[in-house]
Amino acid sequence: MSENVINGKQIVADIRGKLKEEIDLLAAEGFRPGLAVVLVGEDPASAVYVRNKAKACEQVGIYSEVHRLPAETSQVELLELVDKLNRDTKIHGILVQLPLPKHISEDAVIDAIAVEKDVDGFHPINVGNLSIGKPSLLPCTPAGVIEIIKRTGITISGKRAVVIGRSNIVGKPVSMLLLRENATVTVCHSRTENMKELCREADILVVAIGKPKFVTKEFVKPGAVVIDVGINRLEDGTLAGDVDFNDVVDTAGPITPVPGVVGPMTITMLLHNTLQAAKALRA
Ligand SMILES: Nc1nc2c(c(=O)[nH]1)N[C@@H](CN(C=O)c1ccc(C(=O)N[C@@H](CCC(=O)O)C(=O)O)cc1)CN2
Repeated sequence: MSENVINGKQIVADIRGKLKEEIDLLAAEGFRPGLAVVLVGEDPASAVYVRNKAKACEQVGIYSEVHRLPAETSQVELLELVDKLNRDTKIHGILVQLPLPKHISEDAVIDAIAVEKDVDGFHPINVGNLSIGKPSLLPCTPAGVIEIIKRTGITISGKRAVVIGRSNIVGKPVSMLLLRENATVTVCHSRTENMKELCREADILVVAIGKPKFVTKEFVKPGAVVIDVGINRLEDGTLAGDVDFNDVVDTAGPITPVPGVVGPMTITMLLHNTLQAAKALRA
């Protein structure tokens, strides 16, 4: 493995170790953070992510419960469960795994989660607070991306950052967070002209476009930090990021492989958010 390949295992172990220490202290005082995860339907990838979230909670001492509902669950039934969890005092964080079946409005469900328990950071009030720089629960993948970049040792302030992708879950919030860190941010998307040229100016390149191996070395300034948020399952069953890792690795500076870094960091930031939410609700 080249030296510039970011070691996700080490970062995740470090952060989870610190979370566990803090959670153990709270537990000694008789207080335990609690997370409820809701999974509707049988999407196999979502089932894996939910299982991993429950395992990660156990690892750091967070109480967790998983609500597995059939795909035919109605929106009303799901909203009733969210309402119950909003009022449950042993639950400090609520996460409804996305995507939801087509007949359920994701917006309606996200809007129904209590803002202070929205550990996904997807509620419009948390999104609004992020965009105006007020403290809020931050979306897990974008917060994880910023943490990974900081741990490379580079200073984000003043750097040119390019984000490929403008989704509500990753592209937009990661751009806001980079801006908050005083980067000069450009957001590229499917209609962007001269994308390669723009990307080649980036000191930090974050890729979340959902197209396997889209970014090749022609997009990358030598030495740039490259963070790959894509998780694409190929026909042969293997996973690939949005970055053509083998093509880019010798040009980039610190670079994230897929799998192994951004995904596990997403879950780690969920643990972090659950602890933050629990402390705020306890105060
Ligand atoms: N309510 C939410 N739904 C979804 C989110 C989210 O943040 N909140 N993000 C994604 C899925 N996701 C978290 O839920 C997620 C995706 C991937 C991983 C991960 O650890 N990936 C591994 C590879 C795992 C595999 O073998 O498939 C890796 O990258 O190393 C964690 C979480 C959409 N839905």
